Amino acid sequence: MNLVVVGATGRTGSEIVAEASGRGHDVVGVATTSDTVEDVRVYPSEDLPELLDDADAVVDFTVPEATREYAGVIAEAGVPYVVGTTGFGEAGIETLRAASESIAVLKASNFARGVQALLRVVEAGVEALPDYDVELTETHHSGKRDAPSGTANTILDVVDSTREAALERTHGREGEHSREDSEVGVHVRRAGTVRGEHELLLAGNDELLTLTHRAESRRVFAAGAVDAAEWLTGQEPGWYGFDDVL
Ligand SMILES: NC(=O)C1=CN([C@@H]2O[C@H](COP(=O)(O)OP(=O)(O)OC[C@H]3O[C@@H](n4cnc5c(N)ncnc54)[C@H](OP(=O)(O)O)[C@@H]3O)[C@@H](O)[C@H]2O)C=CC1
Ligand SMILES: O=C(O)C1=N[C@H](C(=O)O)C[C@H](O)C1
Repeated sequence: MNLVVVGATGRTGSEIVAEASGRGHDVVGVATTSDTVEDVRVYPSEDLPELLDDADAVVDFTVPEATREYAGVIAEAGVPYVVGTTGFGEAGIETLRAASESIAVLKASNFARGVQALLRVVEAGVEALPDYDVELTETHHSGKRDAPSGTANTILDVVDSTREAALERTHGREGEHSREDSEVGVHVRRAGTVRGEHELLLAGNDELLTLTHRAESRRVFAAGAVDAAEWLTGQEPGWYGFDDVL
């Protein structure tokens, strides 16, 4: 497969370049400026339209502004598009949804297989404990831009859809702030080089249940993203998630 990795010089993109090259794919990278990663050539972003001529899939781990900028040109070129970037507002999601009318778009906030399993366990736990308090804590490296993480928002969406009523997301607490039954506390930590930890706490009836996923290296995201790209090349235009691949 000819694969274009946008964000190839980044923390995660560089792991994706290594993973895809290791599997024997022909990889080119794109970043804001030209570079080399793992002996793979990285082109400046203005070269993207030309690189798409020969591409079988694009994998994007950048920033929401870049994804929004490139989605149109990737859709025009008709190339399947795997999006790992997080932190989109509504307009960003709309741009990707529009692209999915003409190409296959697979967007996931977390390409670790364990997180897909966690989402199923969260659904089961919240369903089994309908009156318990719910609090979410996520921890990431100090370089992360968006908060809460994309995965945290996905977990909270699963909690909301399982409870059939959206809980009010309370971001940290300060001063006089007693807990309401209608809220879910969301706690964000940024420190060091933490690859990504998510913990959902369910508490009530004199007991605690904690559901935790911990990524130990970025290789887990890279493997999932390349699995997704390999799977997406055979798909019809539309909107897909990582659970479709597994
Ligand atoms: N879904 C998942 O499983 C995961 C998602 N992520 C998400 O991936 C994203 C990237 O994270 P991370 O790797 O830590 O970020 P980094 O800051 O390490 O890397 C960002 C990359 O994007 C490139 N980039 C930035 N702006 C542009 C642009 N306008 N055009 C082209 N390239 C651009 C940078 O290139 P340059 O340096 O040249 O500017 C760099 O290569 C985040 O949104 C993060 O949340 C991260 C891990 C797992
Ligand atoms: O920025 C990161 O590093 C990560 N971002 C994703 C997110 O926002 O959920 C996935 C993973 O936790 C690592």
